Amino acid sequence: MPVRITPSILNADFANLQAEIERIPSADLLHIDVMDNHFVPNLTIGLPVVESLLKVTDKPLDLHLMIEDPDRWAPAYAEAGASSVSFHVEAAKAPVRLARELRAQGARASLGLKPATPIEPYLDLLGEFDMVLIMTVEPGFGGQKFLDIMLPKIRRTREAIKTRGADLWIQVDGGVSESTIDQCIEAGADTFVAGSAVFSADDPDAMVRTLRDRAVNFGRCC
Ligand SMILES: O=C(CO)[C@H](O)[C@H](O)COP(=O)(O)O
Repeated sequence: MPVRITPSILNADFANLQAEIERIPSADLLHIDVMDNHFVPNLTIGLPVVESLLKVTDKPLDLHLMIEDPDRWAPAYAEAGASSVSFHVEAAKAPVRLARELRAQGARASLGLKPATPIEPYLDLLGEFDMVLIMTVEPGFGGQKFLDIMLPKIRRTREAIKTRGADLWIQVDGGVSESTIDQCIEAGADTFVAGSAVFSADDPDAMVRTLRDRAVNFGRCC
């Protein structure tokens, strides 16, 4: 199973984002956390910064919208050139319509779930999406402890994808590090967001490679 490491810039130096991104050439995608201080109790960046980032990197941008009213705002990120757009099912009014709109714009559509939100009500909608983002911390802040009680949800999502013969990535977001990535891949995740683990490392790019090697090797052996 191919694995992808998507460093979150939430823990990067926001005054020097271009330089921060250039420190992680091994990243598969760049994970951009958009927070509106309504859906989550934190405020980060929005469309103008994303548009600026798109001008200074060739890496695919993996947008994670932790905002109210994604039905209104998500298409603007796809239009700007985001490679994937995750929106939260807890906030979307018409998730299927929005996923179709994002796909029609050429972006991968991704369904985000907070820790307390079960996957079961959405299993029949999986064909409308390219990725499921399973939060393994309460959304809002980097540097939190990985919630291992989310592992069964990852497992059930992988089983449902297999049963349906669907082709979706499963992204885990929150507390992913050298000590938690094995559990995530064992449960069936293939796409890993890592913020503080990468940006607090002395060598962020080496950490990206370490995380990928761990995931690849664990996937091979176990
Ligand atoms: O979505 C997020 C928080 O809401 C972040 O992407 C996530 O927490 C990454 O940071 P860390 O790896 O430090 O947990």
